[in-house]
Amino acid sequence: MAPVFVSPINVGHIDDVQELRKSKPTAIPQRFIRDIAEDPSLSTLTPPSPSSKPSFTAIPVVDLSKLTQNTQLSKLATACQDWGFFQVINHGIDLGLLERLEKVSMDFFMMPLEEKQKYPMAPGTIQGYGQAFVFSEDQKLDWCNMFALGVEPHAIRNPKLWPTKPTKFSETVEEYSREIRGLCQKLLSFIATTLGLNKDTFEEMFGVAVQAVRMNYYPPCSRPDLVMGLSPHSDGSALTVLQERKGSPVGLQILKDNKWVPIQPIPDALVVNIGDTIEVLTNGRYKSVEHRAVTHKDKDRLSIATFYAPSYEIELGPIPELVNENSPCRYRRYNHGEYSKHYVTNKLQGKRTLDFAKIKPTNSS
Ligand SMILES: COC(=O)C(/C=C/C1=C(C)CCCC1(C)C)=C/O[C@H]1C=C(C)C(=O)O1
Ligand SMILES: O=C(O)CCC(=O)C(=O)O
Ligand SMILES: [Fe+2]
Repeated sequence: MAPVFVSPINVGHIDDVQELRKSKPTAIPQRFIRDIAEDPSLSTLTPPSPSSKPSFTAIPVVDLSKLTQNTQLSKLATACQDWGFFQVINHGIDLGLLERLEKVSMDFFMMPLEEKQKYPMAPGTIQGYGQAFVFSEDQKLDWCNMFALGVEPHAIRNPKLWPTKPTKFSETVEEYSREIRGLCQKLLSFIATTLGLNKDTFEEMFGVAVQAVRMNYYPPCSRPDLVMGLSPHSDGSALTVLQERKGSPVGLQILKDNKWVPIQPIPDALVVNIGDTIEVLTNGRYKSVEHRAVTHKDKDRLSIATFYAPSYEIELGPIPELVNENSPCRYRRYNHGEYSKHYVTNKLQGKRTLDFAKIKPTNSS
């Protein structure tokens, strides 16, 4: 008899949100409905403006073409220290390529379900098409379809998950990933400079960096106030680069001063955020910031996240130059492969995943 694959975990039935929307349900299924305390509509830092148009907070904008100038470098330092998020303009990546990636991604999500299910995300894994970070039957679901691929090094790829349709999908992802890798390397060298470190510090430490891409497709939802597009989390990466499809509604929110703040993307810019790995390496000077995505009543939204992280082989902890009397060591040393395993085997839960590395303060300190 052919072996039957039995998943070790039971995640229950996961509705595909695009199909759910097509079936025009009279009510949102319970598994998507969040606690009142998590109400996605409770979000703005600033009170609604008199015109009742939503007001957006502008995260810092960094001009990559001017990052050799001190004023831009100090802007980058402030962005990393006070926000954990910034938008990069003049990033040097061909806008035609960004547009082509948006097109193949949308074409992918618009294919019939049977075609997308040729690349399934197995329960408890995070590559392929489906919902990542679901580990139990009673876990709430996000109003999002995802397609994720490990890109570099090739050892993390699952070739069976690289789609043959839409044509050009895989080659466009390859071309895009090469460009984004270069951008991450440049940004990390400037970030090292803002910390008074040698510009090659991160590059030399990371070995062959791990890189993954995830496309997040959020269909419209008749009750955006009840559901979550993507649960609150910080990224486990060193840096994440987020591309938002042109014309998409605002969906990304970051937790700033304990309030959810919506982020308005600048056309053609890329949103960059500090991941848990940089938080640890900088001993908490540059922190990963909790963020989430909300949905829109009438409009769909596509975002494409690239996660850039050290090799699974490396051991890491706070960089000695960033530990001193005023900034005592806050994180232990660990192997990044172990952190990755911990990250991908736990549900998204704000910044809780980073407890893995935190040194608990003792009563006397
Ligand atoms: C919300 O964050 C993520 O989904 C995520 C996942 C990345 C990955 C894949 C989609 C495919 C396989 C590799 C990898 C785990 C990188 C974030 O990436 C971070 C999390 C860790 C840990 C990391 O190294 O990058
Ligand atoms: O869709 C978004 O804006 C957020 C995506 C994100 O945070 C992620 O993929 O990790
Ligand atoms: Fe994220």
